[in-house]
Amino acid sequence: MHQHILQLYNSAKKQQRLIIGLMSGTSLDGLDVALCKVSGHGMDTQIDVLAFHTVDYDGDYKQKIKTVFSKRKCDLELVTLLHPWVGQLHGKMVLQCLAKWGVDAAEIDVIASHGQTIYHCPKNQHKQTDFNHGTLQIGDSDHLAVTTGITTIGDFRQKHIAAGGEGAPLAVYGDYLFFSSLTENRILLNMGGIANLTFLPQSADASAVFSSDIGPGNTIMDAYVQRHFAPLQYDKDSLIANQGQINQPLLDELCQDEFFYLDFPKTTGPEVFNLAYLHQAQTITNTLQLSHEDVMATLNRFSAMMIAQAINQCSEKLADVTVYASGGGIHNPLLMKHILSLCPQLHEIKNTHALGIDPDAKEAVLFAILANECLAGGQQRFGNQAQGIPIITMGKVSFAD
Ligand SMILES: Nc1ncnc2c1ncn2[C@@H]1O[C@H](COP(=O)(O)OP(=O)(O)OP(=O)(O)O)[C@@H](O)[C@H]1O
Ligand SMILES: CC(=O)N[C@H]1[C@@H]2OC[C@@H](O2)[C@@H](O)[C@@H]1O[C@H](C)C(=O)O
Repeated sequence: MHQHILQLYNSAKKQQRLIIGLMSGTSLDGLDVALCKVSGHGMDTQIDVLAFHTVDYDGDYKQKIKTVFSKRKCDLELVTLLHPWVGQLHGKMVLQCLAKWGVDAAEIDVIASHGQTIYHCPKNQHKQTDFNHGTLQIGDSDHLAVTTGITTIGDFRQKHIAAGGEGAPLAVYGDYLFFSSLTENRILLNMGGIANLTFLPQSADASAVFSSDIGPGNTIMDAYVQRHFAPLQYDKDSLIANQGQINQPLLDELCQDEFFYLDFPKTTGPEVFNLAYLHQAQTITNTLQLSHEDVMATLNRFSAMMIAQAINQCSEKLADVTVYASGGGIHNPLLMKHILSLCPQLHEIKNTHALGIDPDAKEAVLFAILANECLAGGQQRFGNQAQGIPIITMGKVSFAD
């Protein structure tokens, strides 16, 4: 047997494994690195997040990625160069974190790497009859594995598409295995660049679970701040939006995209919800002269309305539901206030701290759970084909040499 297969086999047999979950999302703010002690698998998965850190991206990284990020047309040579470059950089960032935490790379069983999505195009978006859904993550795992010396499991999304899904959201797998409850209906709401949710019925009945992207979380607000308030990267603590007034015609127009009229499950990205989308809505409503603060107030309300609409849609037939939020949007007080005011059935919006997971670390932890299933799971497999959640094992294994 190859020594790498033997090492994987031994990791799979362990009572507890150390898995580093990595997520680099659509916000391009940094690489989320979660050091997780994982035991069990399936519904018996136990996670202890031993350390978490976001390694901020510098201006150079952001500039390089933005050259190709969510662009229909871009320099293919640059994409080819970025694929290994991002993998190596993520590897170096993992090593930085390990040094900071005083953890030896040899102690880590595997890295679970999401990579960097540079383009996502479900059928509802590309509308080309010859093609299925598509999604592309760069930052190849071979480069992480060689850079760190740690076996790396990556490229999780292709299997989802191959088996009938849209390549996202994948959070539902970890949400079901780790956050299902027999005592309450739960909505796990993540508000990153794009917002998404998972509905977990109190019964934990897999056939009633569903998950979907909702629309923009922070993505258009971030892009607008970066364009008009540079060097600010986002509307910290809603300071800008709080100074503006909501413009109703613009808000109404922003809510008109066909995506919002599609049933769950559906996925989207900054390929659709971007500054061009805003500009078109401002042109149609003759609001191009609005102050930047008014635009930000309107964008904030827009994200909140679509998020609240999705929560209300999930919960309309339920006596009770508890929402657990995660992602950077929880730090935007105006967004949170709007969502709560638009969901009259909710008394509060909790965050995943209440369930034992740091809300900023949640997506990175999710990939650690997916890698754990790839390695040690397989006995109790979760899915709900009717809801676009195929029963699959995700991830490709890269060895260090
Ligand atoms: N103090 C704050 N005030 C307002 N917004 C904040 C604050 N802190 C973080 N954010 C928002 O959270 C964003 C980062 O969120 P997160 O890291 O969850 O996104 P992501 O993982 O890249 O996105 P996705 O889940 O779509 O892939 C920032 O770009 C910003 O918009
Ligand atoms: C293609 C892609 O990277 N999609 C991301 C993005 O960011 C949020 C939302 O859109 C979600 O569908 C997904 O990420 C999370 C981790 C997911 O798959 O659950």
